[in-house]
Amino acid sequence: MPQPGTNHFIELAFQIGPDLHELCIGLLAGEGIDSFLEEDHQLLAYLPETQWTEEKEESLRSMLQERLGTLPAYTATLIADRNWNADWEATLQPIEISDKLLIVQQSNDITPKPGQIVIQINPKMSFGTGYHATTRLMLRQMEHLDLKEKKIMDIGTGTGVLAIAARKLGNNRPILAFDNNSWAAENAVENIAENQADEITVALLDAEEDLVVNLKEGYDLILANINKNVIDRILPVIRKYAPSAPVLLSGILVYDEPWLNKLLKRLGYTAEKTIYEDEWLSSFIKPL
Ligand SMILES: C[S@@+](CC[C@H](N)C(=O)[O-])C[C@H]1O[C@@H](n2cnc3c(N)ncnc32)[C@H](O)[C@@H]1O
Repeated sequence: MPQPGTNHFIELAFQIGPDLHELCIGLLAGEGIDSFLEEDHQLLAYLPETQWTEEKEESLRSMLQERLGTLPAYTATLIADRNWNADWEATLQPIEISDKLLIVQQSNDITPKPGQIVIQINPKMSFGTGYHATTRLMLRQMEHLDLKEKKIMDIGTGTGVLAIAARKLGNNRPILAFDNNSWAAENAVENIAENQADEITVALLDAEEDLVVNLKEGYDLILANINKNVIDRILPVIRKYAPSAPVLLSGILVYDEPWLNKLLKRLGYTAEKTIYEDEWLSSFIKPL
């Protein structure tokens, strides 16, 4: 039995079929859970053991009951970090984001298409493998942006995949990539080194506490693939302290597009390009 500690995780195994996976991922993401594994007959969700309290469980139960109309059967199991890594790494396959971008992990035997940019991600419990639609949407949007001279902030960097992609897609300015999860920050550092992507500063910061001071350094583009609740709280701060910076958003369910449109209108942004995959959207927004 693993000992309680900072790098252990709780695995929540929800007994639901694939038709409910995207919706549940969205609902759980709204509660701050960011790591998922989809299996045929269940959805696995992971959160740091330190965050698993009676109050957290109660709030998840009532939210699922309310939004789904019924509480799916689930189990909660304490998982030691090393077991998790082995399981995770064994399951990952290369992910073709587009003709231009391919995400692989170390053990993959790959043949990229001519001209395809390869990003190597060896995840450790952190989000951003390319296995989630929101990561793919962000990357596909980034391919069409002029990234070259932009000073970029990557909020909720996960594996560091977006910051690495920005560098490989031609960005040539320092990037600040941060996450409030220490595993993600550590993993981003490793992936950035593996991809020889230089001048990316990785920090352990919380977007809801540390944004103002960092935004004051002046950014030209903000990447934020997080979740509805965090975006709701940080976008007003971004608008105030980086008033001319466009923002590339994801982590938002298509059902929440009306909410997003209202927020953008209130803050004075226009959605320049919104793309969709499964039940997720990514919106590239610009200040009016
Ligand atoms: C949906 S994942 C995105 C990861 C990666 N950027 C991608 O596009 O695949 C969201 C990330 O945001 C982080 N996160 C959530 N809330 C945050 C907060 N308040 N401040 C900083 N990071 C946060 C999570 O730990 C997670 O790594």
